[in-house]
Amino acid sequence: MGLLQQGQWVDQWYDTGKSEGKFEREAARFRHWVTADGNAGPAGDSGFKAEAGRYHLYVSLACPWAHRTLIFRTLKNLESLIAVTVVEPHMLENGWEFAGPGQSHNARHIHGAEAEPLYGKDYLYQLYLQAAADYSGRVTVPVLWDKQQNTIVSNESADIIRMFNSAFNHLTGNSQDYYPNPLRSEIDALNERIYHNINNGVYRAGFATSQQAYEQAFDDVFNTLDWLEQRLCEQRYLTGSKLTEADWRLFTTLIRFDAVYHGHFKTNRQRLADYPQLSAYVRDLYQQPGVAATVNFEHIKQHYYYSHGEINPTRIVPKGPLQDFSLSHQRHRLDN
Ligand SMILES: N[C@@H](CCC(=O)N[C@@H](CS)C(=O)NCC(=O)O)C(=O)O
Repeated sequence: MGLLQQGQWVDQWYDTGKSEGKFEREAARFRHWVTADGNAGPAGDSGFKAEAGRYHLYVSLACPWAHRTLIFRTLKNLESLIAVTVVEPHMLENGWEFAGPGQSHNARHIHGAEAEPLYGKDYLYQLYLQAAADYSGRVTVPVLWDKQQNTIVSNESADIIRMFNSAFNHLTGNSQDYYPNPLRSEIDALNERIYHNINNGVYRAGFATSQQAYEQAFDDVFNTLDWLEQRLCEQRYLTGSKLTEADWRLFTTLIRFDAVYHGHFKTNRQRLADYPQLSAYVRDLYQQPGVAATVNFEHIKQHYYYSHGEINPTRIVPKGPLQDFSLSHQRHRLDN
């Protein structure tokens, strides 16, 4: 694992020394927006018009942030408009790698990972350098790439799912809206709380290097799961009867919870399976059309347990847990 410093790749684990053992996630740097007409979006430059075949999405099937973008690509019928490439799950001294001859000797090819189709790159950081030769910062998935300008449109999943939600509607005819105007302030408030305490909360627990930072994150995770469990007793989804962006952002962390975060990141007060509402809710989302195909536990487990040598030096990947997200969820009873 590493990062780019003024265009040079440096193999380096997260530095928590300056923050009392707390893991602090770096903000994404590429923040342009694809819009229907190519005018500038909420951030970045203009010139990124929604067009079939123009953009390419790079993801890891392991990564909860990249997973959001894959789900939106499916929900919004963008598969034929935006092609996708899946990186290898093992993220080692060269960071994210593509399948193929350049793979580092430590990495093992896992079924489903692909070669880089546009330029034949070996590593994701090489694409970052193609976009910005002097780039400094972490090299993360997802990446939305523009084949016309040969650059990164965005490496922020929260922005990419908003683009997918609306920018291509005129091309797909799919106007399903996961961020509808009347619910925006409620969705924003949910996202804020869930990002800090759940999505990034599990990472704050797992990557903490002080007992205090770990315990704070642990409490944030479980206090928030308790609150969500309560909320989901009365209503099918987070804002009520409509599935929104807030649900999908929560889903990608919850689906990984028992397989990875509970053990590897030590968020082990309870399993997700011990929360009746939350576990049925996750099954409900998993069973929405097209979503199950975006979930790959081989990539998820291989990534976390194998890549984080600081946390799991033996790199043994656990065989369990046994779980079946296709079981009945009974949450239709909450529809009104
Ligand atoms: N803010 C980014 C975060 C993405 C992110 O942190 N992805 C992780 C994988 S789960 C990554 O690529 N990490 C590599 C690193 O930190 O070096 C987003 O939501 O798109």
